[in-house]
Amino acid sequence: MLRIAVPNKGSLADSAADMLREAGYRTRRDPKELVVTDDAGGVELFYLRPRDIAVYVGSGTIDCGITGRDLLLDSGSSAEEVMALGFGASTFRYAARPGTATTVAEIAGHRVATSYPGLVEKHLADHGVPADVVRLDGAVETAITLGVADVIADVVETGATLRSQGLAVFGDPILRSEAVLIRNTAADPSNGVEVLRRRLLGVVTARTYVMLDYDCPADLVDRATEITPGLESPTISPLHDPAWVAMRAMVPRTSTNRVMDELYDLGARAILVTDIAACRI
Ligand SMILES: Nc1ncnc2c1ncn2[C@@H]1O[C@H](COP(=O)(O)OP(=O)(O)OP(=O)(O)O)[C@@H](O)[C@H]1O
Ligand SMILES: O=P(O)(O)OC[C@H]1O[C@H](OP(=O)(O)OP(=O)(O)O)[C@H](O)[C@@H]1O
Ligand SMILES: [Mg+2]
Repeated sequence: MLRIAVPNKGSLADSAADMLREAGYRTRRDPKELVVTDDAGGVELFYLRPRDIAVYVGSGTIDCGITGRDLLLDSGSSAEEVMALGFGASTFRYAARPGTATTVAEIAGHRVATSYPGLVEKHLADHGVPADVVRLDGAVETAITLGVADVIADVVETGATLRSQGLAVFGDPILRSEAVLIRNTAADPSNGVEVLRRRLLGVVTARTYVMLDYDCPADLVDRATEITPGLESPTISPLHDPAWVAMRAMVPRTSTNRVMDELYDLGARAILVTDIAACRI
């Protein structure tokens, strides 16, 4: 049975549970449940702290898991990223009071507070910047106000927390993170992780694309195909009126309205959009 580590709380927990549920797995109903066995799905879910997930997966006691890319890299675990899951997006950045530093090089000699010391020490070393890293568990923005650090390195999503403390980001992002599926590199490939990957990819794709159906004048099929190439190629079906055909293609959700406008301008009509509930690509 495939052993999967799932975030038990924090920013990634709800979305990870939603995704596993959409992928057809049984998830916990009660937050007090720590392990859930899904016999039909052939998996055992272990609810763990997101920070610990890469450690368990790297050690091989658990085959794979869902965590943040930043947490994976911070842990130094040998677990590898299998795929990005399209939620929990954030950047990992340096920030300080305006006037403290504007580049990574200017961090030299300062104290940097973070709850991701592995990530930050490596980044500073890669850039040849000598600085003291102060390891804190959370609320690192306050470290500057309280005088234990001059610079922080932390997760930034909206930037509201930084602004509330009078801090501003500087330098390039250390990392762009999102939730990822990770696996133990030595795990037996026949243990079901490929089925999990395909199911999760199905959820990501179903969320990323919509299905577009429309009627198209038969002499405009080539031009319509350029607008909606689909994944392989659009489906074209005959209509009773030989001057028209029905066309069907998957379209990235974010370009739905632009594509509909282009098709309408071309002469397509009866343009319909539907959500994709699930898919295997
Ligand atoms: N606004 C956010 N705050 C914190 N982490 C976020 C945010 N948005 C996305 N994430 C991602 O969530 C993961 C951190 O989750 P984790 O549960 O460890 O911390 P948390 O959400 O801050 O929870 P807590 O601090 O309450 O334990 C990281 O991968 C991080 O990039
Ligand atoms: O850019 P924003 O949208 O403001 O989000 C980022 C903030 O949210 C998280 O803190 P959290 O609330 O989890 O508290 P913590 O620092 O104690 O973990 C994170 O550590 C940042 O402080
Ligand atoms: Mg937090």
